[in-house]
Amino acid sequence: MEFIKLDMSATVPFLSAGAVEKLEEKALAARMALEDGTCKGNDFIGWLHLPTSISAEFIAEINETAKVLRENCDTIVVAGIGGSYLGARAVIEALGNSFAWLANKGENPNILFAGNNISEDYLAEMTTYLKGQKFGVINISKSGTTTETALAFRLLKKQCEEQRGKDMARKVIVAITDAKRGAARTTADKEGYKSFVIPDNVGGRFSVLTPVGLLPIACAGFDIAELVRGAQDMEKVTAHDVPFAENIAAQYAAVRNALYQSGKKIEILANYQPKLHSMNEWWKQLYGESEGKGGKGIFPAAVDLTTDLHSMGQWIQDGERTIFETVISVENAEHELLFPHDEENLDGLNFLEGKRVDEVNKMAELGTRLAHIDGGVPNIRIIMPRLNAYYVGQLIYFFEVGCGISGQLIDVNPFDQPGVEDYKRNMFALLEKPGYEEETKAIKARLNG
Ligand SMILES: O=P(O)(O)OC[C@H]1O[C@H](O)[C@H](O)[C@@H](O)[C@@H]1O
Repeated sequence: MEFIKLDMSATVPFLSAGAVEKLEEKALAARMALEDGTCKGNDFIGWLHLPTSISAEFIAEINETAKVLRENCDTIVVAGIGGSYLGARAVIEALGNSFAWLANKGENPNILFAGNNISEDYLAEMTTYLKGQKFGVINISKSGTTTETALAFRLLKKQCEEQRGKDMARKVIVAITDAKRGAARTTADKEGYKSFVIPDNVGGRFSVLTPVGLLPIACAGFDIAELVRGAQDMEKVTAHDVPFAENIAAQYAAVRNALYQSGKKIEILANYQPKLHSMNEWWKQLYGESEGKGGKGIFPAAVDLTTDLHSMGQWIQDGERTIFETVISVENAEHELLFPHDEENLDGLNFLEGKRVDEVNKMAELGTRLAHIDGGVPNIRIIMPRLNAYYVGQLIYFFEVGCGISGQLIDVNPFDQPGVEDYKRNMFALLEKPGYEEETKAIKARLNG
């Protein structure tokens, strides 16, 4: 069994002696507080033992539902936002062929995402596209009341029923929501949709290994059992009784906090595989919503490399020295492509002849790492043997438990997100939502000076 590895050696020159060691005990105590449920936000730590609690029967049930959708749909729209969206997208893109949506030979349905914005153009273009499609919908919302998702679902439900008939719509619409509360639950029960429950004690951003992520991923044709197996194995090697020297989640939490305390306020997650772009986005929510509160928190930023070396590279190399970089480094490519010989050598690239493209990518990665270190950017490496379901499962759980520990080191409740309500309150007041009369009056007075 191989595991993803953590290399923190390139943070050492930037930290005072013993800075990480000083946090070692605290990180292990934080890991223990997750285990015994004494941490802040302890009503939301259901994700901690989630991987090992997933049974083969449960995976079979999800695969069975995915089969119904796959057999009856050429397109599946996943409606959701934040934690009800980012994980599924991250995994589907990480494991998929970059051009599957263009070259689709009908083996797998196309997966589209909606309910993650309120753009009229986006929704209009999507509903127009769907007119020619045999589509189904997975409606995902923990609260069941999120405006962006509810708005998209209302449109999609109506279109699906009109296009495919009520009976078929009932077959190809699935809800993933709270067991009892929220409009998504009420609709699912009334219409008789197949539904899955998001456990109460699992917050949205920690929910990718529940049906929230697993069903869309299975619909896309990927092996969720392997994904879960990876997470299960990572659960074991980041457990509360694994010593610091072997516990990469505790190490990651400790080193990023040591860097934060030394003035590095921004963590840039970097990848050298465009397929990991949405994994960056998932990670940003996980760490941003967990840690950014009470005037504190490492700002999670992300880049795709080498792409962004040609846009953000200058800043990273030479801008304000308040950043550190965490690189997801994939050791082995899934394909083999060699540089061909060119008789004329007009581009001067014959010196690369016969080399794998991945070898050039690796040299770009190493060269960048050294340049950034020289430029004053501490570097953490997360090394993945390859980009497959098993290691993606490991990566997800590693980041989750790292986050649960790290938020405690920053001394916040990592499992709430009170700040997210403020924009919603203003939006509802501006839209004159019933029940918001006082807020509407106040916001209008404010805008009218
Ligand atoms: O799943 P839902 O209840 O629809 O929530 C979707 C998302 O929106 C909220 O505003 C929260 O900030 C997120 O943590 C959550 O993942």
